[in-house]
Amino acid sequence: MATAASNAKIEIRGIHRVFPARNRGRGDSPKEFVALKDVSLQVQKGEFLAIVGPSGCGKSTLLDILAGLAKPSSGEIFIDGRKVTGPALDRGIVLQGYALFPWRTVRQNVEFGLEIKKVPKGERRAVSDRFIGLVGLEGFADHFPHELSGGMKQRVAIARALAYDPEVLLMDEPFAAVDAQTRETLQDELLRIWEETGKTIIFVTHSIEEAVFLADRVAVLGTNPGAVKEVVDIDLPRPRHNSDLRSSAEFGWVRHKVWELLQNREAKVEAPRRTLPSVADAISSSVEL
Ligand SMILES: Nc1ncnc2c1ncn2[C@@H]1O[C@H](COP(=O)(O)OP(=O)(O)OP(=O)(O)O)[C@@H](O)[C@H]1O
Repeated sequence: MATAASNAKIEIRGIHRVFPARNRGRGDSPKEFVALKDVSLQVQKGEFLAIVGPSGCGKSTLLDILAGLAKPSSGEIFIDGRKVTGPALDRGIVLQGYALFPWRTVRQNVEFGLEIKKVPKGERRAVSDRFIGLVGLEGFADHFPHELSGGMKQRVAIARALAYDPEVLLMDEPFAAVDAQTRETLQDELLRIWEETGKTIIFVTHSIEEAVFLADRVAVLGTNPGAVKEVVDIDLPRPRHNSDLRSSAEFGWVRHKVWELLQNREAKVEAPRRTLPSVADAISSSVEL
């Protein structure tokens, strides 16, 4: 039986994912489309890894495989040395578009995983109170999803994923559908929760700024086939939430470096800290992919 090669919390080893090509059999067109090619990454316990890359480079496919919702064509993933073979409660998943149960209240949504784990009712209530509070939704426990704003629904999804205490959180563009101000608030809250709970987080985003603000490391994926181009260490100070880090020159440089990698330019690893990027480049690097 395959075993993990490291003691990383998450070990992604040589993941390939191919899909049948749509135009299969016509002329010389290839029969297969390679969505992910030889993707290997290790994530340490308590680490925050962000994944960025152009549309179609396989970010969601990789997250689905990590979640156990899809299988790789080859390669393996280990969590705590155990091979991932399907979905499990050791991983909390926050996907795009909320995916709350519309017939359940906020509290019932948050308690869902606890019900599956057969946690007694009184205990469930205490846990849901804690996480509803943690995401700032006190007073909304008995509301249904249709009575909430997009940002509030997203907070419920985060509380639901956290409530059953998974050690790993997998988040796919969780803040994509909210306005810019709410997004910054949710980023701050996620960092606060992460520091409080010590989870290991893999976070997919189109926003370079979001990735740099949140993560310890940013994995930059290239496309066609989807593969890891480089993993960038984000050596910016913490705690970052409720700070003015986003407007610092240091932050601008790191963001610019990731942007250059995505533009297929060689990253300036030793960027001079006191010189700012050109206005055009700085604006480009803040744009979503
Ligand atoms: N079930 C499928 N069948 C065929 N092709 C698929 C399937 N799922 C994904 N793909 C293809 O695999 C590639 C990667 O898709 P994926 O959704 O993982 O990309 P992504 O990086 O998450 O994109 P985006 O940033 O736009 O969400 C795309 O070219 C997509 O068309």
